[in-house]
Amino acid sequence: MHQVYLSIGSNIGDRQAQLHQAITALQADPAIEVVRVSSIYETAPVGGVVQDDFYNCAVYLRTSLSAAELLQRIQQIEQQQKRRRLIHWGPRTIDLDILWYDDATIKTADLTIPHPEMTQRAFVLVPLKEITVGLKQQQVEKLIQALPAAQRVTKIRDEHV
Ligand SMILES: Nc1ncnc2c1ncn2[C@@H]1O[C@H](COP(=O)(O)OP(=O)(O)OP(=O)(O)O)[C@@H](O)[C@H]1O
Ligand SMILES: Nc1nc2c(c(=O)[nH]1)N=C(CO)CN2
Repeated sequence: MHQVYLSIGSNIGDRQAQLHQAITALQADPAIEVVRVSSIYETAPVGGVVQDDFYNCAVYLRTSLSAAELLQRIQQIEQQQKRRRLIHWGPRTIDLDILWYDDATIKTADLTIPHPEMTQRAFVLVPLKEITVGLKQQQVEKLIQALPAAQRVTKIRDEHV
């Protein structure tokens, strides 16, 4: 079994329902065991596109899927939730990003792991800190302390599997 951390975000429609629907879809997959879900945070959009605030959370799961198979699965979930890619880093009903897959470093045309933007994103790191322990949590804490500027991240709801 592989140990995987995901970041999930939504800023279109009922954002909490969108996050919940994506997590439910992960739990429904027999090859995926969702072990821990962070609280939900309301977060200011990062990346320069003027858009509504996001809801973000982080998920720790175990899976027998390969990284490429997991990517396919999360893209199916995004399609089921009618994600439309119109503007890069623009609004989306749902977005699932693979942050870590075991301690692997992966670089293919479709997949880069660890996620290349995660170290710059409080909306990723703050939820991730909640669901990591030990050395991983210390690593995340250091990344949070090193973030360049204050990014608004406000806990709105505890969420635990
Ligand atoms: N670690 C990863 N997790 C998810 N998708 C990835 C990853 N690495 C590369 N990709 C690729 O990124 C492509 C674009 O993904 P997407 O449109 O969701 O980007 P984004 O979420 O808007 O931006 P960002 O990836 O910076 O958060 C996907 O089709 C996928 O092939
Ligand atoms: N607050 C916030 N900002 C973002 C997000 C996100 O999930 N939350 N996702 C992006 C592209 O993946 C770009 N900017």
